[in-house]
Amino acid sequence: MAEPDDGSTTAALDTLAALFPERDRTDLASYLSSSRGNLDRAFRAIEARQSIVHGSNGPAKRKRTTARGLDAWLRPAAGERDGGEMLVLSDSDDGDDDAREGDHARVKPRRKEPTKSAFDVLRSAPVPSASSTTPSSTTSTATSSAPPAYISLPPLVLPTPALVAHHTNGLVTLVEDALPPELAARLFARAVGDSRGEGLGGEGPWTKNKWFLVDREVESPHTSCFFREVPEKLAASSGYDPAAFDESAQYWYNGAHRGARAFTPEMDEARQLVGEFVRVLLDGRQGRRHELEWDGEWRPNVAVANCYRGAKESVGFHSDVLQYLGPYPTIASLTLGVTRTFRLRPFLPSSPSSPGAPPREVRTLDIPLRHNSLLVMHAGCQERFKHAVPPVRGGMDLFRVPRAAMAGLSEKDRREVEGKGFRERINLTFRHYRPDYAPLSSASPPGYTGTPKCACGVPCTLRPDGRGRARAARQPQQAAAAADDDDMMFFWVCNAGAQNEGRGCKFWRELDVRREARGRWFPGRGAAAGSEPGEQERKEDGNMASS
Ligand SMILES: O=C(O)CCC(=O)C(=O)O
Ligand SMILES: [Fe+2]
Repeated sequence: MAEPDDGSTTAALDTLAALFPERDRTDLASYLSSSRGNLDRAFRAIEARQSIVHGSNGPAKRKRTTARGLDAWLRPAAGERDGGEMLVLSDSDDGDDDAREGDHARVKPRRKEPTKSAFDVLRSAPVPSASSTTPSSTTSTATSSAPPAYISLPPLVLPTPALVAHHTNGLVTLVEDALPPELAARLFARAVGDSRGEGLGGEGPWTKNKWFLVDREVESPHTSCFFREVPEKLAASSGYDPAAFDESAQYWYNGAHRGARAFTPEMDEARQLVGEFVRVLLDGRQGRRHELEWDGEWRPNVAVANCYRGAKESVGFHSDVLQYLGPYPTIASLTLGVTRTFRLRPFLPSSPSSPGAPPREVRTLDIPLRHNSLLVMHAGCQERFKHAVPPVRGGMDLFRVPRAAMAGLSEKDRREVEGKGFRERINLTFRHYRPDYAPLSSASPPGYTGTPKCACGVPCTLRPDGRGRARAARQPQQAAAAADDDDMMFFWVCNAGAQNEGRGCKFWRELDVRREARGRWFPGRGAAAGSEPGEQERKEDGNMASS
């Protein structure tokens, strides 16, 4: 019997198709279905060429607990536990792959079986050549006789907040039904209009990002636009000077002059709620803050808005530019409209963690993002993962504004959306531009160095040493461990090539927060909120002694 697909079936089928390319997909789907969606079991059945036996047990069920918006997180009802959803399996004694690991309540233990699983097979697969990019294969970044740097595991679909938190080790928080439904609907309808150039401000449509990859011009297969707080309205306590803020907002993408728009009234409403929520989340992470992270108040003073119109529009793997966000940023990403998959892939280590140690396991994580969900990428997410929104293969459901949201809409807004199926997904990624990573301006505090410029005379971009290459070169015995601890190195690098037909210089300099007067040493700290020196800073001081 066909089971409804929440995305995990497709992912499991893709894995089986990669493992058994000679088999028909319908055939594989039958194995998967008769294995109650259990990839491991389906794999063993196919491998043993078992015939399909339809069991009497029902498929695993996911049971949703109450919907949780930002408000519910901020003010949880008495007795409610955080975590949103819980996995509950049916009468089967098999957990599915998602449910097996971790602390999800009411998951029965899995029966141990000595036979080889799909994962065992993948682990023991022969090492392909260094150039291999085949998914689900063991990969080496050195010669084929060297131990592999990492093992690529099959993708995992994470449909619930609890699974997202668990499998990202707390680096990502997912909140469903985040905004009041009426605000989400209004924001969606206006943003779709805005993206088409039909906004009230009379500005043009959102556009595609363009940049050079080596010497070839490429463009992103979706449109975007940049929104920011009006510089003059920046609160004095933000520590940001309006001229520097304005300049950083003009060059938000790969050094290109793209201009910025002021937040629309409904974006402003949303960002107030998102800001309040993220600040509460950050307060709860006190023991986990990074030394180089912004320790003042997180204010979403800018947002990148993305529109994916239809199944083919997408964004490729990248991590967000740190130039004005600084290291270890927090980014809050709001989804409106069509459900799309947000894909996370860890930075691939350039070498094994230490000589003789087993290769690291690398797994792609797929998070389906529904209308009105908020995904918070915490400090460390940009440094450890790349992210993408892949194109949709096969059919894509249109989005209809939920009936519950209609009641709160104005007559005009209701006419815009009623009875309509939308192909758009709108994404707003709220970010905090830091005053201690702002461009230099005449109002910058004395001693502050601003954004370094390379030999081409262009402001540099800031990159993490995500693959641990620089660290491996410096401390070979520790190799790629940088991804696991707080000692990530950051570099200012030439960004000119992205806009200059690939012609850049070789500028490359390690970030040195003390010399550059950032963080603890930022002279404008008095103006910025959260400036009291504390434990965090004393630690930072000690750590920076060598720099
Ligand atoms: O659309 C999304 O969810 C991701 C957008 C994104 O990665 C970005 O704006 O940098
Ligand atoms: Fe991004």
